[in-house]
Amino acid sequence: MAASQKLATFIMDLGSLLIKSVFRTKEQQSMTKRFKVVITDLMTEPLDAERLVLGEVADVIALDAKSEAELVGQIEDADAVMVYHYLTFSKSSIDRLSYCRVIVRPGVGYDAIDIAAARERGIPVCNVPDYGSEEVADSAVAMAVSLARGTHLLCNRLRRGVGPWNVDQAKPIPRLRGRRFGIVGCGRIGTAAALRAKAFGLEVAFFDPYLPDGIDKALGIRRVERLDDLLSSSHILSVHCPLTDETRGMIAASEISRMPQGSFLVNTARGGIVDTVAVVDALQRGRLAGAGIDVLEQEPPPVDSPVLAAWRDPNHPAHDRLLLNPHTAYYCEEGSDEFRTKGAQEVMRALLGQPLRNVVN
Ligand SMILES: NC(=O)C1=CN([C@@H]2O[C@H](COP(=O)(O)OP(=O)(O)OC[C@H]3O[C@@H](n4cnc5c(N)ncnc54)[C@H](O)[C@@H]3O)[C@@H](O)[C@H]2O)C=CC1
Ligand SMILES: O=C(O)C(=O)CO
Repeated sequence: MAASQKLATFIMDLGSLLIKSVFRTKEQQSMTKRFKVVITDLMTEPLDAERLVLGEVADVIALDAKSEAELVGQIEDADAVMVYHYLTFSKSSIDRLSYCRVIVRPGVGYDAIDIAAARERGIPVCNVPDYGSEEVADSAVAMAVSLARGTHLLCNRLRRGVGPWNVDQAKPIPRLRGRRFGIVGCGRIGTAAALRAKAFGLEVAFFDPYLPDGIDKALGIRRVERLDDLLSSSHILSVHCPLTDETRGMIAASEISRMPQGSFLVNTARGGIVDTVAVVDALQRGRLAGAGIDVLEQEPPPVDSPVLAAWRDPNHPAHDRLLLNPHTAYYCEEGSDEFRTKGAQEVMRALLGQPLRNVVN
């Protein structure tokens, strides 16, 4: 080949190389840099799920922060942030993110994240809506049945050696079958709870203003148009709506006072929806016969929390009628792996510039 031809080929190759590097896909560009992903809370170190999904392209740092102040200096250069429900992720944290492509909440409820502030900054917030509806429904119905059948109460009574062996005639337990199980918010978890309650022979009704017509018929359950109608007719009320401006404080003293005397209340949704001080008060006065609480307004609760005091003190009138769990209704090993993996996969999509699956803002 003549020298001039060689030179022409060389120039053409160089040109095509230049064009290729300038017009690389976002995906190709992304693969050349190592990203920083910060898990803000809950984890002391990234688990296998995050490492498996993200390890090749990102350094995953787990902070286990107990307050937002601990995030200062740690998140500013993050390419993605994963926020669990133990931490509020407010505008002040969001405004510190300089490069962040996504905020992922590896779970259902994203009430602790200021999604409006993220929207203003153009940062998508994504949740994982589909990892554990059945476990939460299992936990809610298990609490309701345990309270209504007296299992919890009788177990405590026996442990303390109070009352007769066998039935205490002074404290009759009404039949469960045929009683009304009322659901506030009949989405994924509410529906799973409805199916379980039906299997116990309970008559199920729900209040959910946002569901289209026909769900009631498809599930063979009753729809009520007003929360009041559900409150006044439910022997067991189970809360399954998200915490929003509209639902904050939705079940307080006046709502509880409209429930039938001796009914049961279960909350596995969010603490901010139900006023737990009013619940303890209603248990004390016998208005409520039992309450199953998985979530509190503040988690972990302060040491002087009235609900903790009632639950700890065997002499407190509400003690035997209160089932308290540490926000674990969702938990099972498989589900944990699922929300971590799905959360990390959403982060990966953002890092690669691919379409996101569950943007909530
Ligand atoms: N304790 C735990 O471990 C867990 C708690 N949760 C909580 O459960 C909530 C529900 O989860 P999913 O059923 O998966 O959500 P979902 O989005 O499938 O269903 C929520 C339903 O609530 C309804 N809703 C909204 N506002 C309402 C209102 N003002 N009154 C009545 N209904 C209303 C919606 O229309 C929707 O049908 C989550 O937002 C989360 O806070 C979720 C997972 C685990
Ligand atoms: O997924 C949720 O919303 C939970 O509360 C558990 O993290």
